[in-house]
Amino acid sequence: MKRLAKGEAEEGATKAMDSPKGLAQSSSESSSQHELGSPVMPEPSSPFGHKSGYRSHLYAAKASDLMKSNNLDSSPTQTLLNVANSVLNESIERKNGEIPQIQNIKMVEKKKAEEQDLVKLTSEIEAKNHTISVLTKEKEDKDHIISLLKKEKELQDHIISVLKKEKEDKDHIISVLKKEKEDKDHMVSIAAKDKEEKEHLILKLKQEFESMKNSCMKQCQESESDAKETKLQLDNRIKELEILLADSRRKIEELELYSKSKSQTWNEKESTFLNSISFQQQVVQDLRVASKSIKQSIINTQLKWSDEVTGIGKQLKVLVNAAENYHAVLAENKKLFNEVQELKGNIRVYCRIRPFLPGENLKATIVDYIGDNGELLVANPSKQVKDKPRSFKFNKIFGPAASQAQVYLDIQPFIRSVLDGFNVCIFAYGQTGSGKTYTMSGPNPPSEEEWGVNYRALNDLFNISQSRKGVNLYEVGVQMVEIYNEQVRDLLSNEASQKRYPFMHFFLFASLSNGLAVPDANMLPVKSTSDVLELMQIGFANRAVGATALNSRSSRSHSVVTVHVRNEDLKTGSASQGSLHLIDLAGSERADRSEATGDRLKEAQHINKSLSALGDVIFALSQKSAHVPYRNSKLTQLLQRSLGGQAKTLMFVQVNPDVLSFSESLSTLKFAERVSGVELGAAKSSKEGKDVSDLIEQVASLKDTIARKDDEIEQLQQAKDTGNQSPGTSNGRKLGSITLQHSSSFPGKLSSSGSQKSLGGMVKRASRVSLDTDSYSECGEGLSESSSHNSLDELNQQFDTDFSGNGEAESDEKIDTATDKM
Ligand SMILES: Nc1ncnc2c1ncn2[C@@H]1O[C@H](COP(=O)(O)OP(=O)(O)OP(=O)(O)O)[C@@H](O)[C@H]1O
Repeated sequence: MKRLAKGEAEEGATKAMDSPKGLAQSSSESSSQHELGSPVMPEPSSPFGHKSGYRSHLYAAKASDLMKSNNLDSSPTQTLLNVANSVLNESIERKNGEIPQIQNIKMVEKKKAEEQDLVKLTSEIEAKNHTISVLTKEKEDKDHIISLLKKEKELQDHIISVLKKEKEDKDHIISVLKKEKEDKDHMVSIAAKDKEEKEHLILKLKQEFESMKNSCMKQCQESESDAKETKLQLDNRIKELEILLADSRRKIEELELYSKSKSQTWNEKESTFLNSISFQQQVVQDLRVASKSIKQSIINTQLKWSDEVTGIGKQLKVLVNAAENYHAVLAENKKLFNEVQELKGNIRVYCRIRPFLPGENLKATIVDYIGDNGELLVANPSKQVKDKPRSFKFNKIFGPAASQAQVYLDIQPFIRSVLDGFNVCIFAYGQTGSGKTYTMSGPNPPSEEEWGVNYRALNDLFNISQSRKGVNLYEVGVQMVEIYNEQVRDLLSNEASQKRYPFMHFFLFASLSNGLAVPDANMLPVKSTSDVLELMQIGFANRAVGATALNSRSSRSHSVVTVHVRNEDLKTGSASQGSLHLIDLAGSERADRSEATGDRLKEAQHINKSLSALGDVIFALSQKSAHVPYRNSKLTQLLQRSLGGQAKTLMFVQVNPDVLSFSESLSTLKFAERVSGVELGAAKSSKEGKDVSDLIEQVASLKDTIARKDDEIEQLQQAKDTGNQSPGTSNGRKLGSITLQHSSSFPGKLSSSGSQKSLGGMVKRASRVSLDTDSYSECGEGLSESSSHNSLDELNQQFDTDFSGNGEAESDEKIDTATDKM
């Protein structure tokens, strides 16, 4: 072994010397030996370096040491290789330096021997390598076994943990079982206790049972004795009952006998009943026959009656036809009557009864009856002994329920005749608060539904003029004046109306201004209903209004809205002019009832005076007097054309139905009755041919000028008599007082050719209006206290002096008497 190791080392060293590959191999082996943990040896440097000699010596020494120690088997491969190398190097060095050329053959042989040693060494090394690889594999196997063991250990750990858990579960189950056992023990103890109690109870029950048994026995004995007693009693009772049974059997026999006799009687009665039923059936049959005959006779009678009814129906139809004819005839009569009136020129009187206002006594109405044909019955309901109702007849009566539209419908033809050149005058007359303003204008401000005659009339005129646009040319102008304290005032003279209607427009209507009743008042053109509404609002705002005890917003003046319509026929060139006066008179009132004092009293006196003058004129007209006193008041002067001319005049007589106003209402109605009798003569249209109207226009213009001159002279005369005129105001407003046109100068016809002349006249008039401004209060000064009481009553009294009385009572009735005699 020693030798083999020595030989191998030598062989290895030789091999390494022969082939560098062998060296490399041995170096790689040495590195692998490093890895196996062999002692690290200093790596030899190149065998040809300067240190190599020294190292060769070292290795040779080491190799000899190794060989000497005979420990080659246990030396590592690297060491062996190193040793071999060193030996080789040493031998080479030796050979290079010391051995001469001659000894080369020996050296080669030696070298061969060394190579063989090296081969041996190499095979040893391979064998060692093989051993190492086997060992490595073994080690891997061991590692694998170790890992398997580890796994097994883990498995065992897991099994141990599972077993531990199982053990815990078992412990838990054991504890639960223990608890259960405890519980059971407890239950057993309870059951034992219960058992004891029950045993005790059973004992007790047994005792009770014993006692019960004893008592039952006792009771049984008692019951037996009772039963015996009862049995005895029952036996006795049975005996008694048997006796009773025998008795009842006997009685049954008796009853049977009795019932037999009774049934015999019933049978007899039944036969009698059946007899009577058959008799009654007979009677019923007789009755049926009789009813049939009665029915027949009824049917006959019905037929007869229906024949009679149809006969009556026919007669009724005839009557209805007759009635219809009668109504037609009546309407025809009415129409004829109207025509006659138109021909005669009677003033039409329409009576309107105001509805009760809130706060008035609804039951105490003075109106007894309103007929279809204008009949009206009034009576005083407050009198103890009722008078015979006083009857009146007018052209038309509008009851309290009549609407504004219904009222207008009846006067529409009247108003439309203005477009054909007629002059129409509509005035409302009546006591304060009787509804004059409501009828003429409506409430303030009015809704379209409540429009009074003024608005509806103008609206209607516009509508018609629009519909006749291509055929006729219409110009419409409006004047609004009021007569306040006997002064005529222009209601459209203030700034607002002037601004809205500049003077230039006014010239277009110059042709209308001739022959005006109030030529000084502004006449403003209107082209639409909205113009009219605006103007009216201005006018009404300027009107004198004040509160009295009888009406919270009483008109203190007579208002006159005049609508002038000039119509030119576009085909023929003929022209006509119509005018419509819409007059809302101030309310007639008794000074005592209105409780007026101071200014109000003065206003009332003037109102009553002018109404009295109106009465005078009506009276004169009804009497067909030669002289009619138009000039007694501004009102009559203004109405002169309508009352005395060829105008169509209509008066609304307004009545307050309240019993408190009975006397005033009665005198109003009497006055209206008189008015309805006034004949004015047939109304005439102003329609004329063009030439004629031109001439008439010129004449009218001249007459107008003369009349104005007369007026001026008269005014100057008056001014001279009364001294300087003093300015006055009313309700804090300043309005122009203006003069009225004398009636004689009114021509009633105009033509456009006259416009140039009248233009100058108008400008003059306009300046005169400004001169006379604020002079309206003069009239009041001339009135004496006595003359200021010249109310409607006094007017009636005046009539009374001319006509004999009819025996009515004093005071209130005095008025009635006077009016009756008018
Ligand atoms: N037909 C009517 N329907 C409803 N209310 C009416 C009617 N007539 C009058 N009235 C109401 O009665 C009140 C008095 O009416 P209005 O002022 O018209 O009387 P008047 O006769 O003009 O009075 P005055 O002469 O004092 O001015 C008003 O409140 C008015 O609205």
